[in-house]
Amino acid sequence: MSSATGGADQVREYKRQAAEFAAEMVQDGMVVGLGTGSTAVFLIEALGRRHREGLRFLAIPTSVATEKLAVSLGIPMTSFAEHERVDLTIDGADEIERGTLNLIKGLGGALLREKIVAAASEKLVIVADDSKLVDHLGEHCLLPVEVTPFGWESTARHLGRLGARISPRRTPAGQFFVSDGGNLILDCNFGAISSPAETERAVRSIVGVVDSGLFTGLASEAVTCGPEGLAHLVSEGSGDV
Ligand SMILES: O=C[C@H](O)[C@H](O)[C@H](O)COP(=O)(O)O
Repeated sequence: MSSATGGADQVREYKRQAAEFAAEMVQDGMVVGLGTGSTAVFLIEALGRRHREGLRFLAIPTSVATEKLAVSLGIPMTSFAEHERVDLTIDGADEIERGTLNLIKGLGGALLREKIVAAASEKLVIVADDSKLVDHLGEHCLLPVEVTPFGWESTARHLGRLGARISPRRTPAGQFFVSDGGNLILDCNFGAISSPAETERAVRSIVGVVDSGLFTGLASEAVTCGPEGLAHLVSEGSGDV
């Protein structure tokens, strides 16, 4: 096995451990938001096992891919037509700001549904390997912004005026990437973001922007895993565990 593969396997293992720890937070009778991405897959598999062992809960998925996997594992689904609030959402993230637990999400393109579910949740818990922890969002990762297909070039120019370099996301075949909501994603390079809430407000105020992958003030806890083992973090304002 090459060391690169060994490293990737190790990161997968960290993701699995973080997700399985968080899966234990689900209790009987809860409505649970199911996140999207490679870490969330471990969560959904763990919850599938817990459901088979008798845990009773209903799930709201944050993407078509998550819904397909959860249904295939027998997890019962519900929707916002039936439930106004979600008790607990567990989801991955691309970057997690140390202390605040502000996030960048959406590298997999699921940011809009993820944000709708997160905003309706009593509690949002993030699961990730600990390489996702950063001092400033945007240090390593581009900010995905979901925009309407109509007029996206104009929307991109407005985003550019906020100081970002913009690339429309494409599939490996060179087509525009289309989100589950039928929108386009513009990957925006803002560099390190000094005030995530301000940037989120400025980005969302542009006509044509549906939403951004900046999640500020939404996550209350994060479970991370790395060489030092598991860490259970609580956002500033709630105190450390
Ligand atoms: O659009 C994708 C989602 O925001 C994911 O939760 C995020 O990209 C993290 O994914 P992963 O667990 O695969 O790193």
